[in-house]
Amino acid sequence: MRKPDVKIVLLGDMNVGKTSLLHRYMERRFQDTVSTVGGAFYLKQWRSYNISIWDTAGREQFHGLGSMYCRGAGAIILTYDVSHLQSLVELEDRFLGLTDTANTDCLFAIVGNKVDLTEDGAAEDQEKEEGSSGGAAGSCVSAKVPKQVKLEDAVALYKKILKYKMLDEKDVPAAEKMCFETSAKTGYNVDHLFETLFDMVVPMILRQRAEGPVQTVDISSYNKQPKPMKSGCCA
Ligand SMILES: Nc1nc2c(ncn2[C@@H]2O[C@H](COP(=O)(O)OP(=O)(O)OP(=O)(O)O)[C@@H](O)[C@H]2O)c(=O)[nH]1
Ligand SMILES: [Mg+2]
Repeated sequence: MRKPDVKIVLLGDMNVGKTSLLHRYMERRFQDTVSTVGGAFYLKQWRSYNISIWDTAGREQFHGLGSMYCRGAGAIILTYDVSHLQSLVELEDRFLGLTDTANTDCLFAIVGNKVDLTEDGAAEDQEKEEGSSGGAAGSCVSAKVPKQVKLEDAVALYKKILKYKMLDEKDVPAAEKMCFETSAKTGYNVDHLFETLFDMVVPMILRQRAEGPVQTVDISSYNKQPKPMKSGCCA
């Protein structure tokens, strides 16, 4: 298996559409999903780099696994559902703490999915181009609901994350650049989300390569045997 150069992790409450976003991006379609158990990952080749993208389970019972999945992550996609305010609240209350195991220079993106459900209508146009595969995606026209989370709320959360991580706004990408609204159903903004992040992690990969591999002791190259002591006494 190819060795990943960097790891990106999707986090967020159950049902917000993490698995659907990954399917949409990797398989170019929207299909029925089952609630994720544990986690799963995809390997994406981006230019000459290998990027692993980890999908995690949002269900409470798998919460303990979250920090393990975040270990060494170069970017984390915190996902909520724009039609469900509590899913944004959960990001701060339940998921942010899991990111402590990520790299110190880890990037954070905040993604409001399911914009196609809201009265906003921004996600309509791409549906026909990208196509849906039936099932839950179906061709039926669903009733629109008011948007419960505005982009400004996501921007405010991004700023809270910077505070939590003790990062200075001028040292990290601007909030407006890191908050996205998407629809896994229509494909709206999905490529833009992933490819923006891929472009941003490339310099990280290059930096890691320049710094070289982590220093470890190679015991196989240490072939000089200690001389046996002549006498049995200790100094
Ligand atoms: N309308 C609409 N429905 C979506 C969208 N994304 C996902 N869904 C639906 O939302 C439900 C949950 O999607 P999943 O992708 O399984 O959600 P998840 O975040 O992976 O959930 P867990 O694996 O339980 O953490 C499914 O019924 C999807 O069909 C979207 O962009 N628009
Ligand atoms: Mg899932």
